[in-house]
Amino acid sequence: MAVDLTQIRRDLHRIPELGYQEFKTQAYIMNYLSLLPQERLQIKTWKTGILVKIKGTNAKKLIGYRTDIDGLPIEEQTGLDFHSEHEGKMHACGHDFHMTIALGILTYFADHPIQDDLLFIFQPAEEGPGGAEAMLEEVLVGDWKPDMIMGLHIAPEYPVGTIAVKEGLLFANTSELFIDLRGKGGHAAYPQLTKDMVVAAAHLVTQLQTIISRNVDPLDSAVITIGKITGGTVQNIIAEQARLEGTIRTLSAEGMELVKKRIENVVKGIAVSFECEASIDYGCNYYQVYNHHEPTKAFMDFVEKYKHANLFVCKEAMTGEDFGYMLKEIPGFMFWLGVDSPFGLHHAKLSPNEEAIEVAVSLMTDYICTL
Ligand SMILES: CC(=O)N[C@@H](CCC[C@H](N)C(=O)O)C(=O)O
Repeated sequence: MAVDLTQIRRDLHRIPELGYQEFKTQAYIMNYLSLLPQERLQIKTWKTGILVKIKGTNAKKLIGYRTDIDGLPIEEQTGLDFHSEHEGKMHACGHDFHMTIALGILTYFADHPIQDDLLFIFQPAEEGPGGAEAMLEEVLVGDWKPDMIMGLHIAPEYPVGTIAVKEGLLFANTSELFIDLRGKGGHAAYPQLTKDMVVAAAHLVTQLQTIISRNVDPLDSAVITIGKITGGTVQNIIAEQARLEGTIRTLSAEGMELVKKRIENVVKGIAVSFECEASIDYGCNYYQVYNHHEPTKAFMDFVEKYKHANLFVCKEAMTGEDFGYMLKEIPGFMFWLGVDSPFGLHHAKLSPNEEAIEVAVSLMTDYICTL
């Protein structure tokens, strides 16, 4: 079936939706699937996600391919003709590309079945609160559990044609971080009668960064990012409450434990020194993305010889991906796909080069044919 992948990407780009609200996205994909030859397809939905099995000619195994489908709470500033129609939401992490590529590969194999069965997983809520772990427990079971699994993530920093990958750790362990401070508000002119949570929050942000510089082994790595601070009501009232929202990244589970323990102690210290109440919520946590030796090596060997792509052996990154939960249970790998955008992931002006879609679809269909 001839298919216009650029059009699909643009259609999906227009309708970004947050985790577990991907209703239009799900409907769009379901409609697309209904246009494909149905003889070999088995389709089921899970929440806002979709699973599509393509029956092979004489299956010995089930080969899995996963894409995420959610967008981010960002107001788009690309100025593109096909910009987001959803105010305050954007596909700023490339999931529109990821879905389009998955549909491109799926379409090929719906027309040209191979010996083995294929499973395409359209997973909700990667940006949060996470969909991979729940999908694994609830739907990727029995004869829906793949024997191997693959996935990709766009990489704005690499040129189109680059496939960046490594064996072992690719993405970090992550945990969201929400800290609430509650003190005593009051008149801006009478600080002595209050417990000012803006001042407490300012100290807390600075102290949190000392965990990275003073507690984490300098030869290890970790990140604490506070991406959002809110607090107070108006300029001349001392703030009764403040909230810090952020994320923690570590290269190991032990590193995550250490950082969290230190955060808890630092927060307790702030509560004592600023005479306030403080609470911590870790939101969602993602397990590291760890590429299995054998399938990753086989893929790297393939890419190295592939005419239309360039292999780049990259370092691990502090990004997170709940695909890590799938790789914890199923052998496989994730790789970075070069899309050459001057603006990076999670940026309101991210604009990946659409030529990368065809690169990925050709590479992955050719690769899957070798499995
Ligand atoms: C690839 C990517 O950018 N993934 C996200 C995953 C976010 C997980 C969670 N919401 C958190 O912030 O910890 C990332 O920010 O790395």
